[in-house]
Amino acid sequence: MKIAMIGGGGHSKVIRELIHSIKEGEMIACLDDKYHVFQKRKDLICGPIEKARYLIQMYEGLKFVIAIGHNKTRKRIVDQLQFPAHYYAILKHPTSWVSPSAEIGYGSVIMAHTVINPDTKIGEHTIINTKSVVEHDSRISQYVHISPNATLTGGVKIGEGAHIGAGATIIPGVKIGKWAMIGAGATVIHSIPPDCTAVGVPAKVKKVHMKEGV
Ligand SMILES: CC(=O)SCCNC(=O)CCNC(=O)[C@H](O)C(C)(C)COP(=O)(O)OP(=O)(O)OC[C@H]1O[C@@H](n2cnc3c(N)ncnc32)[C@H](O)[C@@H]1OP(=O)(O)O
Repeated sequence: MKIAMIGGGGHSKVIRELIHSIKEGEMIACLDDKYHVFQKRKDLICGPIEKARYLIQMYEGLKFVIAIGHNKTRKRIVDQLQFPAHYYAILKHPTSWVSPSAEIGYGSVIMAHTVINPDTKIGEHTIINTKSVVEHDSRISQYVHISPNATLTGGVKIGEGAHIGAGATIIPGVKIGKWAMIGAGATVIHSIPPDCTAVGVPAKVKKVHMKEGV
């Protein structure tokens, strides 16, 4: 599978190694607006994001992945490109465990040493980051980021664009609102409303976001 990565920052380094770890994965391009010229550098094509359509003409069956950790930026690029959902790859690291009954949306990435248990649903363009756990019957929407070592216990619901900080724990049945930010190390024992930041043990709302988010 030929893959073009969009985004050339820190998160993209991990995605690049993930692509290399997949037997059928072949990374052919990295698009980022920091590249002003469309050119071949060593074994990789680099160029601005606007060249994505041109790449599709060059490589039949090419898949994309948005390799950017910031949820609103991933959404902005997906909205801008207007590609059909199946143009995006679903990437799973070979050391991850994904239940056969779990559903994963296009554009989502499942990093090393994660566990995704039965009857979970994960939306599009979501990141399940290193060593995190998504327990049975959980529902994770699109553009979510589950940071390294976070634990979602059974039947948890995560709204669109929410970011669960590193090492956070969410107890069974709790709901996290759209575009909420859960601080690193938080323990969430009550549902959290949309568009706010919640921190601590137990997690409490610390900030309510303005329209443009954090
Ligand atoms: C591979 C990767 O890197 S993936 C990315 C993983 N990223 C993360 O896990 C990031 C998690 N981010 C955090 O925890 C951040 O501290 C946030 C988002 C919760 C808050 O950030 P900001 O909005 O900038 O808030 P700020 O730093 O101003 O802190 C606001 C208050 O919350 C407190 N606070 C911030 N983070 C936490 C936290 N994780 N736990 C407890 N309290 C916290 C601060 O002490 C401060 O308290 P005060 O008002 O009493 O002084």
